[in-house]
Amino acid sequence: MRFIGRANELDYLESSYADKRAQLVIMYGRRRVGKTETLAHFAAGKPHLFFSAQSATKDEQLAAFSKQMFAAGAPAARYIDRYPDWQTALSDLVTLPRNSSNDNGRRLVIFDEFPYLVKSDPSLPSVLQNLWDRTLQHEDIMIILCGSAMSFIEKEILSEKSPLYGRATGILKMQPMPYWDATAFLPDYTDEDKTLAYAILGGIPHYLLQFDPDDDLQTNIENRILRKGTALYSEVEFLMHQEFRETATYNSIIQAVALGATQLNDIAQKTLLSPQKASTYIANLIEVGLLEREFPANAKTVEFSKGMRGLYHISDNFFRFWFAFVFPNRSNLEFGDIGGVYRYDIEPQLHTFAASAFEHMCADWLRRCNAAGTLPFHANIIGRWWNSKDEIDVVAGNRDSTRLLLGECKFRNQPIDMRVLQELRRKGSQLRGEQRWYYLFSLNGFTESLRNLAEHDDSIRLIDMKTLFGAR
Ligand SMILES: Nc1ncnc2c1ncn2[C@@H]1O[C@H](COP(=O)(O)OP(=O)(O)OP(=O)(O)O)[C@@H](O)[C@H]1O
Repeated sequence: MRFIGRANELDYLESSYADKRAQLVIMYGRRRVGKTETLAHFAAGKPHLFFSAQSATKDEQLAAFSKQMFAAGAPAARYIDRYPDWQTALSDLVTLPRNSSNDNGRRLVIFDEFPYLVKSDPSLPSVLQNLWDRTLQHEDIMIILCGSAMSFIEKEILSEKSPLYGRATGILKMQPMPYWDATAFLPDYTDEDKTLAYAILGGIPHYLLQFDPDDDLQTNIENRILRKGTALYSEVEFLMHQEFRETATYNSIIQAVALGATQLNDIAQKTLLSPQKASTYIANLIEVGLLEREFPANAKTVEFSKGMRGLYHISDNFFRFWFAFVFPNRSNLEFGDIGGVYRYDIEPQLHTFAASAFEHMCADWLRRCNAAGTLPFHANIIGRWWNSKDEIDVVAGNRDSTRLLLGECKFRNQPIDMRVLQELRRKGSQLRGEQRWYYLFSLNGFTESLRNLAEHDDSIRLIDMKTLFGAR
């Protein structure tokens, strides 16, 4: 299997590794996002100890860790077969052989699924903190603590009350891959199908790997999502059971959001929960990276206005797809009516379904251009704007709100015409910004009159699929 993307994460890890000071890096992110694979890729070619914790008792974990330490060169003689506790085990990290090819003789130690270790021995963070303060912070060592239990890491490791608070030299929260890396899993797809696949699977490598790059999109949807017994068919239920106890309630909340409930009261009404209860469940879904709350950019200052009520969305593309098309069709799918569900439910709605993922892709494209310095100005904020009547797919503004970029994204069969530009100008007149640019993103190109206009007017930029997937 080819390793794809993750350039920023690897850059970050390499620069920590090259740093002269001791490093304690906390890495976390939702399940399946690619933490282990990225760490393995980073560690390859460097002497290292990679300990993948299991859900087990403290004694079992210590036994497994001791075995790896002794095999890696820690002196076993002092202990009969294993370390008696984490204090002695971690004290011995400094006895591991150094990396002789590296200037600073760095030792690299990775604890994958660290929360499992703390669960079986809650004193571990304070043991590590003590050792760090006394000895480890003066050693040539890089320790990475990795975990997928997001709430655990955020509450127990990174919060002020945690003994490890303030000791971490770096925190890396792994996000799903951006579309340009995610679609590299399906290199021979057309740009349109890449977009559809990204709208369905998102940037989670484990999901992207389920599709066969040699099969077309329809075959992949039918055989790898809609077919009972496949990993993706049962993934949502599997993950929900792993993360939550009251899965039925969580399911009903996500389904309510999938069906268009975007405000707390709507969600509470649809799920028959009190708003207080609903908001607790929603907070947990946000914590595990399944829901998000989006705020509109502010019309006056082009900042996100937290004061306004945000809208809830399903942040994970695959969960959106599953709740939109698999969950409501479960009884048909259980009877093997895959072709029917595809033809009558999915195919006619797929482009509409993909429209919001397409908007996110366009915003990410702008963010990448912004980082590369290829936008007409440096944007301080890039997001969506809406009020009670109008909505703009993507807006970007500079710090003092003098420059404004307004964008419209159309994932549909007709080319974008002049009316779309006129409508964008009208909606944009409600936002501040002396100098304005109009960015039109289109699946199927632009009418000739619009192309002629854009040729002579630098404030109008036409972005087609080739640009979105190619040049910045
Ligand atoms: N950058 C990548 N390129 C190619 N394949 C990848 C990449 N990242 C992850 N994968 C693959 O995706 C799958 C999930 O990745 P991985 O196990 O690293 O995720 P994780 O975040 O550690 O998951 P979990 O928290 O569920 O253990 C694996 O099959 C892995 O090989």
